[in-house]
Amino acid sequence: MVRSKPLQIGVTGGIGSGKSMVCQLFACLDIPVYQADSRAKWLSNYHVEVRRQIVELLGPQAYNDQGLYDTTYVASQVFQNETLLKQLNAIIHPAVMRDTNEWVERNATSPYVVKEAAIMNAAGQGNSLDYVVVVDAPVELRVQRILQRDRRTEQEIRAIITRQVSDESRRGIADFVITNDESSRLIPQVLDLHQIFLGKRKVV
Ligand SMILES: CC(C)(COP(=O)(O)OP(=O)(O)OC[C@H]1O[C@@H](n2cnc3c(N)ncnc32)[C@H](O)[C@@H]1O)[C@@H](O)C(=O)NCCC(=O)NCCS
Ligand SMILES: Nc1ncnc2c1ncn2[C@@H]1O[C@H](COP(=O)(O)OP(=O)(O)OP(=O)(O)O)[C@@H](O)[C@H]1O
Repeated sequence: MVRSKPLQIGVTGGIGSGKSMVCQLFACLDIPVYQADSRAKWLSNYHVEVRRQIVELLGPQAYNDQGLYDTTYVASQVFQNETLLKQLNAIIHPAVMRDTNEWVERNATSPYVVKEAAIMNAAGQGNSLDYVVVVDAPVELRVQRILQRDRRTEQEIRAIITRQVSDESRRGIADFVITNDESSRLIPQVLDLHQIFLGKRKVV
């Protein structure tokens, strides 16, 4: 049976690069967007096995008095410690991958779907992505954006940047790059990619 499947596009970028903003633009074009960061938090709260393993790794303090995932506490632990972050990733990522696959199935009629995530491999390398879009912005601008958006100190922001892959390696996995430096216009770049992805709809 010939069945159409949506093309799967990954959108990634460093902290403050603007990947959520880019994804909001795709969403405005009626494209379903999977936000891995927020789904990962949902799974940390409600996926029993994920939750059990997080408590085993980080202790009961990983959940607050209301029983909810304490992101401030967990961030204070893992963004200072490469090993702990890798162990947390190893717990959460397989669950996110399964959740992503189910979500793609539920959106099978869309011409393409977008997955936004902080961590990503090149398309087809351990994932079912067809293309990867990297959102790029100068690091100092990203720090300023996050200082304005979040209640994080500059030191905390730089610790996160240190834990993330370098901008150079991230560009190395890009099939397309969006420059979000506030000099290059953002919307036309997204509209161009939208046309490209509509033209690449796949049949499997
Ligand atoms: C560590 C946690 C609790 C911090 O939550 P908090 O709300 O304070 O920060 P937020 O999620 O906005 O992350 C801050 C920045 O770090 C990035 N980030 C999040 N997780 C990771 C990670 N594992 N590796 C590198 N960068 C990450 C985010 O994209 C963002 O740029 C949370 O990010 C988490 O549980 N991360 C592990 C899950 C994960 O890997 N998510 C990424 C995609 S699956
Ligand atoms: N082109 C832009 N012009 C003005 N503000 C921008 C632009 N792009 C992003 N921002 C702002 O910068 C901040 C970071 O953007 P956004 O949340 O999209 O980044 P992100 O890559 O998803 O960050 P994180 O990895 O932390 O989730 C937000 O407050 C957003 O409104």
